[in-house]
Amino acid sequence: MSEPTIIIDDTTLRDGEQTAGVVFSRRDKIAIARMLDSIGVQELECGIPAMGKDEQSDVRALVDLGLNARLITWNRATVPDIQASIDSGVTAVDISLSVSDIMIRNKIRKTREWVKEQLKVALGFAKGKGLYVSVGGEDASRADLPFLIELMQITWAMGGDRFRFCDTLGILDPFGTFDMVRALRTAVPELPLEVHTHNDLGMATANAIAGIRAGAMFVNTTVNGLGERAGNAALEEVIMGLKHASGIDTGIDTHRFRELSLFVAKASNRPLPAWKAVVGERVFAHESGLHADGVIKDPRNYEGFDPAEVGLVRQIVVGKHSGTSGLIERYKDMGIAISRSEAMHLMDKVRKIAQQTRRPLNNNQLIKLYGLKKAA
Ligand SMILES: CC(=O)SCCNC(=O)CCNC(=O)[C@H](O)C(C)(C)COP(=O)(O)OP(=O)(O)OC[C@H]1O[C@@H](n2cnc3c(N)ncnc32)[C@H](O)[C@@H]1OP(=O)(O)O
Ligand SMILES: O=C(O)CCC(=O)C(=O)O
Repeated sequence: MSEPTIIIDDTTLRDGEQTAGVVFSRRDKIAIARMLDSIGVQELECGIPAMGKDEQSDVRALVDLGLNARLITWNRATVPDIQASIDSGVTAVDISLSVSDIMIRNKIRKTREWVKEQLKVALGFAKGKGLYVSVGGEDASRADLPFLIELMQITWAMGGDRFRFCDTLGILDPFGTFDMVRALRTAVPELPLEVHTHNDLGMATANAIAGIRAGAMFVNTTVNGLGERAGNAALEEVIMGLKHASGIDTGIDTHRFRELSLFVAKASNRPLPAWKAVVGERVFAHESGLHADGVIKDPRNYEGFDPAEVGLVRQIVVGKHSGTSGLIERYKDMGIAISRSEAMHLMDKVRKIAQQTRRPLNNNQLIKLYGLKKAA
């Protein structure tokens, strides 16, 4: 496992709150920020002071917590936006510019020249105020590569601290992400890169990891993958993916992931699907006979990592697809010892009940079944 070299910039409180309809209370923002800080997330993108006084007070309240994590805010490339961030007490800002021709033409209705000049104005102002600056390339994944390189060179020359490569619409795959990030990294190796990915095609986590493998040092995440439209790369997936698929240890304490996910699910009013990767209630539930048998013999047969690593517990579910090993184990958990032949006799009834109810069997049903069997 490698030394931690990756910085997690979690944007639950910015892009996460941009999920249509989601609003965090100040109390929830504080609790989320504290939890993220306590598990070792190094940076929190925590709001947009340009939105007005309430947002500024929220950001100020987060600053006043004195967390270890660096707090950074999102800003358009304008002096008033950056001034609002300064007034909120942060010392780090993301300065965002639309960088694809489609957005330059059709959204901000300007030109590439304007983008370069506005970058200089905003970055010059921010650096003059002593701020740490990430320059955000909105829609970078659809932008012209030489133009992105030019923007990165300006950023570096003017003392910008990093460049954020955004797959704003989530249109890349991991191979495309790797190629673009690698090309930027090679062209301007002195300027650290940040990757910001979206999940429109279900590839946000994979793309975030691809960006890191290509040389990005910073990665954006949100708890539960909240965020615009289909969301962002999920914190818990990126961390566990890096650890178990890529052999990269971020140093984040993962044991509170389930607790954190449940908290954010409640605060955002976006319930967590039972099958949600890494933190869903049922992602360590085993029903199928051969799987239950395998996992009882050695959990490593059917679990890529220990559920305790993310604050979950293994469950043996008895249902339509069960076999005798799983059934025996469930009874054992309830303090009832049954033999293999007893289990075989019960299996037919188990399948019938599961088929009729279209659900797994609960403890009461299993106890009743056992009682009937004893009485027979
Ligand atoms: C990809 C992302 O997620 S970027 C983050 C986006 N987040 C948000 O929009 C959430 C918070 N936003 C807000 O509260 C508001 O939109 C504000 C305060 C930022 C701006 O509000 P308003 O002034 O009312 O403008 P509105 O919301 O209509 O935004 C459009 C304006 O922003 C401009 N704009 C958009 N992006 C940028 C940018 N990166 N730099 C400078 N100007 C920009 C547009 O060109 C447009 O200006 P125009 O009216 O002169 O054409
Ligand atoms: O920082 C930026 O430029 C925009 C970040 C963002 O939320 C996005 O592009 O999806």
